[in-house]
Amino acid sequence: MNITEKILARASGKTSVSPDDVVFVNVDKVMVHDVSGPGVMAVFEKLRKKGMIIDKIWDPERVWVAEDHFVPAADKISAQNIVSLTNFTKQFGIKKHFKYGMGQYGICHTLSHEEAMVLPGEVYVGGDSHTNTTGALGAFAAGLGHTDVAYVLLNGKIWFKVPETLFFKINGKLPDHVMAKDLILKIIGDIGTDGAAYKTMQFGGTGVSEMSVESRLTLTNMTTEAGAKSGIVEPDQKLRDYLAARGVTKYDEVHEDSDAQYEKIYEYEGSEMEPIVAKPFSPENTVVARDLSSVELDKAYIGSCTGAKLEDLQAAAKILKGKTVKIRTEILPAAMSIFRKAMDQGLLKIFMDAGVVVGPPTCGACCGAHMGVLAKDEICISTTNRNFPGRMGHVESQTYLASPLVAAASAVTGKITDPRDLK
Ligand SMILES: CC(C)[C@H](C(=O)O)[C@@H](O)C(=O)O
Ligand code: SF4
Repeated sequence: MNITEKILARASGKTSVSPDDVVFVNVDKVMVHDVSGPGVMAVFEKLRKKGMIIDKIWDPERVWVAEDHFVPAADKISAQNIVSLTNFTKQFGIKKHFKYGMGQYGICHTLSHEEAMVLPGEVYVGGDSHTNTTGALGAFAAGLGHTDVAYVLLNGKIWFKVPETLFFKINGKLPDHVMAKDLILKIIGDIGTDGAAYKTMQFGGTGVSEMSVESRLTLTNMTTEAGAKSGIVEPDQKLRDYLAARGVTKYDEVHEDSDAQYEKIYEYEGSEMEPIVAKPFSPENTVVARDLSSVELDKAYIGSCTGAKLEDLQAAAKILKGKTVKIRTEILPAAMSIFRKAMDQGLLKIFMDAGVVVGPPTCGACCGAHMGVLAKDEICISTTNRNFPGRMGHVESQTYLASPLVAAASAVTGKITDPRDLK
């Protein structure tokens, strides 16, 4: 069995499972946020109207809540949603509620690794499509809809069809001007946005073992954009060190068998990778950044669960040091812990000296919610993960997806720029 099959077998109490088997698994952790939380509450209300008594959930210790999409409250509705969410966690005794404006809050998928909310070998589900991100910690991590999350909250279990696994073998280290973002955009460009529909995308090879945990998280985050059920990387010493730095050393790692099977193996030569950009209006619409050097921009956005981890900010700072941005540029660290490290490392000063606006951790403009959404015809380069029509604002705005290096270099020139071409 491969790692995904082994985790699902263990969680369903079976000695072995195969792709397409339907298993009923015990869930280890569940997450809801300020959009999916109210959605799940609405499901509970519906069930109550049908006469069901819901006065407790399965295990409040295994549930955690993040306020991230509409914080700081964007309008009256989102302000009310935060209040409802707080009542919800109080009612059910959920203690791990990361509140905006209090302590280590941040984007849910960033908290999952920064605060070590999920551990290797676990089955983790969340009310958000990018829950896949956390598979980089060697867990089975998948997003669910409101009804399924409600079911898990009440029963602690859920069914899955065991996915087929596509294995992406990366040979050799990525060059300095290339980031994990370029690699995953290249992969999505190759297989398409339905290329991994209901499958697991597993990443391995020397290119991945050489990669930081944060880079691996960028790969798994965007498996959602290829339609994948989950994304995963096998645990190794780098992951153990990452978790130990967060005070966690006890967990039950799962490793695959030496004769693990995959539906298909794709190979990429890491050293041959180039900066890649996805043009509007799909993450699969990829070209090399240099082919877009005539595209004039209105805005650069460095934020989101995909593109505002510490190393993303460090990459942006490497480019922006001593430079001035030519277009509106925002940098929103993905969590408070990262914001603090960026401050301690002097990155915020570099950004502000370059004329960048630094904002609080939030999903913000990534999903067109607030905090700098785009006007009609505006063109943005963004480190986020989606660029569908209207994703970051007006339905006739345009988003180009790129790595933090490309986004920062483009902020300096005002045009899409390969970091190698920045003078
Ligand atoms: C709002 C939320 C449910 C949504 C998701 O599920 O992914 C958002 O995070 C996104 O990235 O589009
Ligand atoms: S940052 Fe963007 S992609 Fe990530 S959870 Fe928030 S809205 Fe979704």
